[in-house]
Amino acid sequence: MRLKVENLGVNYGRVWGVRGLNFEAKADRIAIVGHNGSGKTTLLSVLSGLRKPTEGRALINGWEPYRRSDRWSVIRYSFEKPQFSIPVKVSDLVEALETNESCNRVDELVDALGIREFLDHRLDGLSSGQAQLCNLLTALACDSEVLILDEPTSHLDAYRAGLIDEMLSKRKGLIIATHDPEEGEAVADYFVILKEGKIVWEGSRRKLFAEGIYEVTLSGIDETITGNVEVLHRFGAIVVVRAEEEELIELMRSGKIAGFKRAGLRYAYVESR
Ligand SMILES: Nc1ncnc2c1ncn2[C@@H]1O[C@H](COP(=O)(O)OP(=O)(O)OP(=O)(O)O)[C@@H](O)[C@H]1O
Repeated sequence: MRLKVENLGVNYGRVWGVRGLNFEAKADRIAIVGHNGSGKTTLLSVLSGLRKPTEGRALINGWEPYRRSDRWSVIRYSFEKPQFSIPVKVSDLVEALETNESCNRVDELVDALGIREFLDHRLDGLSSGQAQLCNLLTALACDSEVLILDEPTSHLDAYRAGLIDEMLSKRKGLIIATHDPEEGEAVADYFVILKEGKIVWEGSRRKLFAEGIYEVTLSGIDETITGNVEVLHRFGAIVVVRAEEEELIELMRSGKIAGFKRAGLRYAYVESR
């Protein structure tokens, strides 16, 4: 997928949701990451064709989605707060998908996502997580050249969120917005970090993990890191550090730290705060 964003701006009256966005990415899966209110949903609403930019333009595979009347045959999107107001059962939705020619593996996904447990429930009475699973069932089962998902796993438990991320990591033409660094890293091969409607970092997976920065998990919550290690940020037992790998291996051998990995989005995110 080729995504090109040129001087893109969207305003809501006096407030700009995003402004002056420029980037070009060629990737199968792009993650738009950012703090609350940074403009992720605004950008996705343009990319899904729901909103025209106030200025500039966005092109997916060479076309502007908001100018294309047949975009629904190409783009499938799902927003964070799925709301089903129709009084039909989950089983009716499943049946409709099973008879739709562009959808497949519906039965298999109903089992994998745990939807079979609430097939008899009405769509307008589902919990947030159940509604999100139904939304994801449609997104995952049915073909589309481009799939746009806004915070796809925000209401799901860790196991189901992991299952979804595993499926998404095999998908092509995916654009996902998330504020979860773990999810972004699990799924995407290109990252755009937004802050207050502007891009503060963008680049490939390779670039993201290139810095000599690590995320360390302490063995105990009261543990402190000693030695030749510079602590950059601390989040409870997770600490972002600059260090030589050998030094961290030593700390692991001594039992002070439980493990470490190259820091990616968490570091880029914190640096852009
Ligand atoms: N309909 C609207 N009317 C006025 N301002 C809006 C509207 N929608 C978004 N905004 C503003 O635009 C900015 C970007 O909002 P947006 O929803 O795109 O952020 P986000 O990154 O998706 O946030 P979150 O992670 O909290 O969902 C925010 O300052 C928000 O208050």
